[in-house]
Amino acid sequence: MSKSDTVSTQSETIKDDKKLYVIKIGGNVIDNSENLYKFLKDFTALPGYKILVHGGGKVATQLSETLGIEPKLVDGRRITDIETLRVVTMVYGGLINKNIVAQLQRNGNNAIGLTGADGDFIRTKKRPVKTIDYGFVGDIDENSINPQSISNLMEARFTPVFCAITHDGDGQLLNTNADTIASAIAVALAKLYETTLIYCFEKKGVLKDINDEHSLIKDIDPLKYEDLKTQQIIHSGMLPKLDNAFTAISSGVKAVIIGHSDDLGKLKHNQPFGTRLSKSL
Ligand SMILES: Nc1ncnc2c1ncn2[C@@H]1O[C@H](COP(=O)(O)OP(=O)(O)O)[C@@H](O)[C@H]1O
Ligand SMILES: CC(=O)N[C@@H](CCC(=O)OP(=O)(O)O)C(=O)O
Repeated sequence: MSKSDTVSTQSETIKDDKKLYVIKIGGNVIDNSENLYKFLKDFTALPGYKILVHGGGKVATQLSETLGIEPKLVDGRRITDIETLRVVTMVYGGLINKNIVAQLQRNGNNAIGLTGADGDFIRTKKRPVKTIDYGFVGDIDENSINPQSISNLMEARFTPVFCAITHDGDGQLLNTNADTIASAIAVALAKLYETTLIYCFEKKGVLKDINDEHSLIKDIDPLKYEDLKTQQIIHSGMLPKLDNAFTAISSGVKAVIIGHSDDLGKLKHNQPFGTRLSKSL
């Protein structure tokens, strides 16, 4: 396709030179400074528009324990009482976000660190209490993200770095899973950019045997996903990650990859890595 060609999705028209990478970095990479700095260098070297999303669940759990606040997680989601909300705001919005931004600035990448409250970029709704009260946890819906405002920031040559803190528009900060934020940002921005979503973590991708890095599953479609779940090859944190990934691929995002943070550099050289999702094989 030539530079002037366009592809149409939904009601918008996307120029093919508007490629965007939305990249989420996992908690175990954030916790390892060597891996994190390598990843941030490779992230800086990637051409095109980029958005980085991070959580830092592992660091939040460690700090909670140090402060004598018992961490509670249900199906990978943190029960966020008022004390825990203070911890995650400090850890995600402060310590981790500002450290990542400073490293990116050192690399020559003009990063700007954000919670969802900054610029009203991500507005969520406090999760209703059903069988479990998750506390100050915010759920994203189809109106949570305004793609144009995030686009304006990128067109001004800033690289947005979002942490896992959002707000309800009524003065309340909320804790939102970072995998879900990455997927929702990718879906919203797919209206304006040809968008690829990449989940980087500490393994080669989705593995047949979690202890064998050579057992990479290169492609997964919804049918194979069901099969892998039944066989319990996929479990714990990988389940919500894949659910978010499939939501993205079926909502206008061009490609979704789940892979090792050390392999991000391969993207620049068009070398395949990790597990690639498809709507159907
Ligand atoms: N089949 C699988 N392949 C790879 N990882 C898996 C698999 N099944 C479960 N996992 C687990 O999922 C985890 C990734 O999910 P999570 O911890 O939520 O990611 P992140 O670090 O990005 O926040 C891995 O560390 C691994 O323990
Ligand atoms: C509501 C909820 O569970 N929020 C997550 C946000 C951080 C996150 O997603 O961090 P990782 O990417 O490191 O897992 C939490 O506090 O653990």
